Order: sequence, then C-alpha cells, then structure tokens
Amino acid sequence: MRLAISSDGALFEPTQAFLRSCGIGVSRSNPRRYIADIPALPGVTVMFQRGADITPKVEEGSADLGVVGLDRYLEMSSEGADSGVVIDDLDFGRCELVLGVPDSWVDVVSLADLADLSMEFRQQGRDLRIVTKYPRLVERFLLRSGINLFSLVHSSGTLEAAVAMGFADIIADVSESGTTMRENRLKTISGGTIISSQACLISNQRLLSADSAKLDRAKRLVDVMEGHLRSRSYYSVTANMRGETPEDVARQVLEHTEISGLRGPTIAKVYSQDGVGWYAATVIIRKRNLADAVDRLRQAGGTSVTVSDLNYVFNSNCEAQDRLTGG
Ligand SMILES: Nc1ncnc2c1ncn2[C@@H]1O[C@H](COP(=O)(O)OP(=O)(O)OP(=O)(O)O)[C@@H](O)[C@H]1O
Ligand SMILES: O=P(O)(O)OC[C@H]1O[C@H](OP(=O)(O)OP(=O)(O)O)[C@H](O)[C@@H]1O
Repeated sequence: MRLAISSDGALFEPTQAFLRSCGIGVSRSNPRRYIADIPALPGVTVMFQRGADITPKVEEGSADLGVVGLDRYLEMSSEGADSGVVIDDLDFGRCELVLGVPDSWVDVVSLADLADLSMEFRQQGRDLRIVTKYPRLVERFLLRSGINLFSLVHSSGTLEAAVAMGFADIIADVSESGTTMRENRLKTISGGTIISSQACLISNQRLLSADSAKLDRAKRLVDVMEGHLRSRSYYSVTANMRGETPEDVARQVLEHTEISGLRGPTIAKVYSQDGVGWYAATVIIRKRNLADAVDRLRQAGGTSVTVSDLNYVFNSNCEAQDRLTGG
C-alpha cells in the first residue's frame, strides 16, 4: 500500500510530524531517498512527491493514498476520476487561497470594487491579469462572484513578485500569516477569500476496492489517524472524591452533565492513609469544557484534579475506513 506525501514545501515537515504524532512515523534512511517505510505499519511504502504531483499520482494509480492540501486536491482532481477525500481535515497546513491586490490601489477594498476595476480595464482595451497556481478554483470563484472580465496567468511559485515584475495586475495565492503578501506590498480585500484549506488524506477508491490486502493496510492507517485526531478534542480528567460507595460518587458526578464524560465516570477506590472513603473518578471531557468541568468537580467535592492529554480515542467503528473505497 503506497502513501504519497510531500517531498518539500509547506507540508513536508508537518506531514511527518503528524504521522509521528499518530504513532506511525516515517523511517527514511537518507533525506535524498524518496521511498521510505513506516515501521509500525509493515506493508506500507511512503513515497515522497512534489505537492503538485500527489493528486495526479493517486488518480493515475501510482499511489493508493496521498496527503495533500485540500486546495490542491480541489484544483487538480479530475471529474469522474477514482479519487476521493478520506479525511478532510488532518489538523495542519491551514491556509487560505486569497486574492491579493497592490497596496497602492487605495480605492479597491472589496470584490465589488474589483469588479468595477475589471470593467474599467476592459474599457481601456485590456484584461485584469490574475497570476495563480489555482486557475480552476480562481475562475469558478470569480465567475460566481460576477467578475467576468479577466485573464489568468500561470506561474508555479513566488507569485507575490508577479505584480512588481509587471506580468500580472493581481494575484490569487495561498496565505497563512499574511507576511509574504505584506512584504510584497499586496493586500487582501473583503470577500476575496476563495477557499479555506488544510491538509487532507485522499485515496484511489478503485485500487483499494480491488485489493483486500491493500485495503486492510489502508484501514489500519486511517484508523490510527482518525483515533488520534479525535483524541485532540478531549482530556482525561481524574478527581479524588469522598463517598460511602462507588455508586454514591458516581451519582454525585452524573448530577452534572459537564462532568459526566463520554459515557459516564469510571470510579476506582483510593486506598488512603487516613482510612476515609476516597474514590478516584475519571471522565473524558471536551477540551473546551475544561474550566466548567473543574468547577463542577470542585462543587461535587472533588480534589487533586489531574488532567491528561489522550493519544487516541477509538469509537466502535472508524468512519474514515468506509470512505477509503467511496462507501
Ligand atoms: N504558508 C503556508 N502555510 C500553511 N500551509 C500552506 C502554506 N503554503 C502552502 N500551504 C499548503 O501546503 C500545500 C503545498 O504548498 P506548497 O506551496 O508548499 O507546494 P509544494 O508542496 O512546494 O508543491 P510544489 O513543490 O509542487 O510546488 C498547499 O496545497 C497549501 O494547502
Ligand atoms: O502568508 P504567509 O505565512 O507568508 O505564507 C504564504 C506563502 O507560503 C507559500 O509559499 P511557499 O513558501 O510554500 O513557496 P511557494 O511560493 O513556492 O509556493 C505561499 O505560496 C505563499 O507565498
């Protein structure tokens, strides 16, 4: 089972860090070697590829799975091809595909201003030239936004220089912190975000459907990814609580929905030195509810509250497994 990941660029390091955090780190004998293994998943081969090549490689069948920016996948996937998105948000590679116009265009602050300007350009006998690596997404967005008078210029990198160099009037490129745009005297405009993107996992559904051994390896891989991603939303919280019996402590905890956990508390006896009845109550809670949960535990008599990160939360079934073959 072949997994294609970025050989350089913005997703190179984060993809490897993500795989490590899932417990399926890549072992590469040499940075110049473009084929590698995942020791924790025998039978999986990792192929390092240029970001722009990963979607076509998965679609043509030289890779079974790929990690790519969702923006790149939406730009490059072919109508009716065998590929599909298995996990649409791997929680890294966040960025936005945005329009960037020269800072000096003080009157252009919105998409409507840009539409007016494109008409002025046409009256002067020329098109608004937009340089991008994403012609399909940009064209669709502009037409949907009522901007019809433009021409697209292709460039494969450092798009922010195109305006200063004079071969484009505006750009449509990926922005994360906005630094590259600012440093090149470009600005975003209101309504000018074409798409929000992040890294995603794609598969060749036909290849995986046709080979059960491959499918089995792909299932193991997405199971740990999904379990790990789910775990990022939760903490395990344990509090010592006094009570006559475990049922008594469970009752105190279950009175508050904030601390009743995914299913309910796990209660274990604490063998305290003072011989008083203490129990440890453990619940899994959403990270965003931590402050409320700690308050509630205190109100319910909880003390010595400890909070731990989780590495995996596996549900009874893995949703991403069904999407591997388009099911
Ligand atoms: N500054 C950034 N921060 C976060 N994610 C980014 C950033 N720039 C690009 N990305 C994401 O990373 C993906 C790869 O972008 P990048 O420009 O690094 O291409 P690449 O992997 O170098 O591809 P190629 O080598 O084929 O040009 C994009 O699809 C985008 O989703
Ligand atoms: O908003 P920022 O945080 O400044 O990030 C945006 C920059 O990151 C990407 O470039 P990358 O370094 O991947 O090189 P590229 O120009 O070859 O795509 C993107 O193309 C922008 O140039």
